[in-house]
Amino acid sequence: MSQPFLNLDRVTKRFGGLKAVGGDDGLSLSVTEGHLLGLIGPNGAGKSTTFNLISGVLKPDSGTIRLAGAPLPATKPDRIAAMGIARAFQQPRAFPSLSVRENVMIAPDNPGEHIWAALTGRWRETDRGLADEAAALLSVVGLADRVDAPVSTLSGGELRMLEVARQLMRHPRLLLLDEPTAGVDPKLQKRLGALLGELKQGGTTIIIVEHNLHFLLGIADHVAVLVRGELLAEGPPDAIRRDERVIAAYLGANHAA
Ligand SMILES: Nc1ncnc2c1ncn2[C@@H]1O[C@H](COP(=O)(O)OP(=O)(O)OP(=O)(O)O)[C@@H](O)[C@H]1O
Repeated sequence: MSQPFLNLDRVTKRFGGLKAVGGDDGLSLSVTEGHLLGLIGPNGAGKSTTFNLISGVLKPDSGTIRLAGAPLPATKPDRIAAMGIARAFQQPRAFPSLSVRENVMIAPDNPGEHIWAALTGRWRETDRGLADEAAALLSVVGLADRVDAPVSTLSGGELRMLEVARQLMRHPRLLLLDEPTAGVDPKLQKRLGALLGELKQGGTTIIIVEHNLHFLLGIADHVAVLVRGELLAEGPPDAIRRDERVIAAYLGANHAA
């Protein structure tokens, strides 16, 4: 059996004494390389906090998070990003006046010179490879016909797909997706599902927080159910669908599953 690529070992996080992640023993969770983990649970379950801990926005009160065996440096988002972890936010941090393609070209950890080039319109001939890669990624996420459009003209669903393309431009080893299907039409959702399958085949590890259970349970290898910061259940999608505790605590209210 392959070793876990990402491992949370007895991780806890509290806000003002209130437990957000991890019970008495902390939250322990693993993801295998090239697998897709679905993180689900009711509002306030601790899903976003877990993402914030993995991406280094928050520091665990206790416990360790490891990537390929190496402990992640807490509250060092830039260093964690450089280790190959990319997070696609619900609201992309895009430049509205730049084109869709340029926003992908200046993906977060590209050198500042690319941002300068985009803002002044002075891309160099040598940036062509970057432009071609951005266009290819945009085609993959279903935005081929929006490549040269200003970002301000995109719909909410298209913005989500742009954010996915922006993060993929960084060739992450671990991709965190925060509710990627919200506001995305069924055609683009289908494309996203196929893309995630291809990324996994290429070895990318993916964690998705998603309320759209029909989508998530169709693509996940493994599902973890959080309730009040604790792991209620984990397992393959079929086992999660049938788990009486999960149905009572969460799925009962989500008939889409
Ligand atoms: N910065 C913060 N300060 C104080 N409390 C917080 C903070 N962030 C989260 N919490 C609390 O931690 C708990 C877990 O919140 P979190 O946002 O992680 O849940 P979630 O599962 O992502 O919920 P949702 O599905 O609504 O996004 C909640 O009780 C929330 O109110």
